[in-house]
Amino acid sequence: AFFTPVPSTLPTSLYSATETTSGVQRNGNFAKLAGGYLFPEIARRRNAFLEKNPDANIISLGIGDTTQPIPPNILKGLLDGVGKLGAKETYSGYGAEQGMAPLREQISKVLYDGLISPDEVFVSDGAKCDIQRLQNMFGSQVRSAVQDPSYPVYVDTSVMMGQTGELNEATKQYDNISYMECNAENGFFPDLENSVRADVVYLCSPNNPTGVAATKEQLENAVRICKERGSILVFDAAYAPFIRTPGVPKSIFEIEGAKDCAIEVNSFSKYAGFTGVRLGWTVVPSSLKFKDGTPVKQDFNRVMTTSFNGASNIVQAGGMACLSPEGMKEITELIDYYLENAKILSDTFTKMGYDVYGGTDAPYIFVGLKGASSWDTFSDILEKAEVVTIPGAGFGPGGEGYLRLSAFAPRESVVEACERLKKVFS
Ligand SMILES: Cc1ncc(COP(=O)(O)O)c(CN[C@@H](CCC[C@H](N)C(=O)O)C(=O)O)c1O
Repeated sequence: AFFTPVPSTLPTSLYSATETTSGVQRNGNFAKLAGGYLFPEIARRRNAFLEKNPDANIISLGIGDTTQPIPPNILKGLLDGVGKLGAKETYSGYGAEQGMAPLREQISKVLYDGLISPDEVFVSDGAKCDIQRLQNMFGSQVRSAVQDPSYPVYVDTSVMMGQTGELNEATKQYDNISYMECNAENGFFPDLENSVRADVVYLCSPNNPTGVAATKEQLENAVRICKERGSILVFDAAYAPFIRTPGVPKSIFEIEGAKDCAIEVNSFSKYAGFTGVRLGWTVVPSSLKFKDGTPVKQDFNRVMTTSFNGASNIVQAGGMACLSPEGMKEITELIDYYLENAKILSDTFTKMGYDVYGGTDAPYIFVGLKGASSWDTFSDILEKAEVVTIPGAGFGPGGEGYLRLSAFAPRESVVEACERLKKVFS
């Protein structure tokens, strides 16, 4: 036998098992999580509406999921990756957990212009997945700081890792997380100088949900403060290729000194149509060290080699095609398509007299609701216009009073949604 069976003489009460439960103690951190993860909740409400109104013609401006097909050169890369598996000479099995060397080199060269080296690039199955892996590496004894509102994964994984106390029902904030306010008054970028010190600071730019991209000066300030405080900055650049405003940094490593305090997570999801294909990467600079002097890269490498078997070889072939000159051109065309959608949405709400943020360097616009509740507005729009959006409050208490609309729907759906919204709101 592979294991020593539990001696039948042991009292079953030791395991306090019953007919309907196991005898295993639940991880108490999961009990702290308030409700379900945001995006399945949005899908649940959409499906519940559809069940009640089976003839509804719902348009989704909610979950930021790409809708345009993968362009020919990138698709050919994926197909070539599949083809290679069919011949003995080109077949490959388990690859390096850090990613294929040619892809790590191309990411370093094409996307970072050599600012970081290939051995600092860890290829993965996506930015969301790497955020959890980074949390596994940081463990439970760190204090995290997040922008408020922000992509919910930073907070939820901090809770799951046991870094936090309970959710404060009054403030909707977890104890031991620093919520750094982002609002219209501060240009949706936190006042780090006056925020409580945290060990790990999560910044996302271009930002989800606000769609606002941080300026070089704001990021220089963030790097300076993190270095002074000995904090590690986790910079989520999943939307960087959407940046069109000159001078706005696409990577934190464009900032002097960032290699001594920052990690960058990134992804092919949003601009290569890879949300379902699954390909991302994380840059951990060799110079970044924990308090005891251990290179952070050493521990992240341990997480990757122990808990991940590498991104799919097929998908990594697709990644190589993305980074070819033809692939980069196709990506630019996809991004231009989505940014045009964002402009149509932004103009529509501006003409209706709303304050609109984001949308020029990101595929999200963030609409100020003039004091209206974001969940009520979400429900109102779903009921009256059959359009799915995402309430700002879903991204944290700081998002209350705002609504996020994503620009990923097909053009004709975006135009149709705007016509419906004009009827509902004007
Ligand atoms: C700031 C940021 N970082 C990472 C990701 C996910 O990247 P990945 O695809 O894992 O490489 C996202 C994707 N967010 C979208 C998709 C959400 C719904 C998806 N099921 C999810 O949970 O990520 C959204 O906010 O609508 C993001 O905004």
